[in-house]
Amino acid sequence: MTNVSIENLVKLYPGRSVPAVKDVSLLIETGSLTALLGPSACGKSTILKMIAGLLAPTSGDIRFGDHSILRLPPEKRDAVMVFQDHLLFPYMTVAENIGFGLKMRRRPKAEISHAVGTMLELVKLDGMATRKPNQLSGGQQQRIALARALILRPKILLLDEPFSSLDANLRLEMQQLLKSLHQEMGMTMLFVTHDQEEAVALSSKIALILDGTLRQYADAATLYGQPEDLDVAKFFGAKNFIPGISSSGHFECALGRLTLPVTANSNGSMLTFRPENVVIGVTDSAENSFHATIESKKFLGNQTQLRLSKGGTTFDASLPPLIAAPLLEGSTVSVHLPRQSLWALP
Ligand SMILES: Nc1ncnc2c1ncn2[C@@H]1O[C@H](COP(=O)(O)OP(=O)(O)OP(=O)(O)O)[C@@H](O)[C@H]1O
Repeated sequence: MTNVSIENLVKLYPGRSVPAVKDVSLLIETGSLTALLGPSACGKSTILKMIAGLLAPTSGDIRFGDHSILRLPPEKRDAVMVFQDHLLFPYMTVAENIGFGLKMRRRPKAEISHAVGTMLELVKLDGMATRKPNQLSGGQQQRIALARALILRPKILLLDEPFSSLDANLRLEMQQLLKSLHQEMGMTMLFVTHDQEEAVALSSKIALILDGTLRQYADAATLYGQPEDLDVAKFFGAKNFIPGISSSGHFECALGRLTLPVTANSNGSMLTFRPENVVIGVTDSAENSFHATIESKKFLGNQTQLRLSKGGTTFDASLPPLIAAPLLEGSTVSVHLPRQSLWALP
């Protein structure tokens, strides 16, 4: 098993003045399930295609272990890609579609048939071997596309928005299937998504790409709680941004002198904390506690959002609706911001 490392990768498409991928370096650990996350047109698919060998980088390197794979043609790379539109062969049966890659590699018939049977079981489609793709649902076709790639047991499986054309329920089911396949097979997988929730639900590590640049590469908890900059924080849905100054473990701002966690930036100039971490009502802690006024209150179904103000600044808190029910607009409440929920952005 080998790590996949992307080193200073750049892609400038012909006729374009700005590279689609700008100096991206990333180490994808063996056996990991990693997400390449970012908004539309940020360069995610371009990175995947360069690993698969469908596009040549302008500069930089891609290594499997110690070896550069840039000179290898796609079929020799041991990197297999699954696309959003599953691209099954319509005239072949399900079994023939799944076994296609092994047939091209001239493996014995008995071996192919055994491997196809195993794959059909793994993607929970046993009994459908003789059907044609047009006799299957969209979700079933995507399972076949996955099985067709997995059967080759590549060093890295590349998935380009594999579930984006499926409806919400089916999408969840396919995410669970991919997660269990990953656990069972221990294969290195890199999947592209623009959906932050999907990235968080599936992957052990997330590489956030914005505008062709790798902005942060970390686990989901770090990206939520300790974003490296304002853009990363905003992409991960951070809401409250309070200007001020950090000094010796504290943050001076309109909300007062707040104690920061020990891991916080010492040169922060913008405080952020998530609305769901704001504690309203009685608290035992004197640290980071103050009074604020409820400016407005909005029922959002599974939560109620409060907009609070103090010292000329406003911030949001979200509470379970039952807890928020007795709180009235215009009233003053005690607020506690747990130290661990605070983060200072540079
Ligand atoms: N063949 C090409 N020639 C020129 N520009 C291209 C080509 N393919 C992609 N681009 C441009 O490169 C940028 C990155 O495209 P890419 O497909 O990698 O983005 P993406 O993050 O995968 O987007 P999406 O989520 O919408 O698929 C975009 O601005 C796109 O228009």
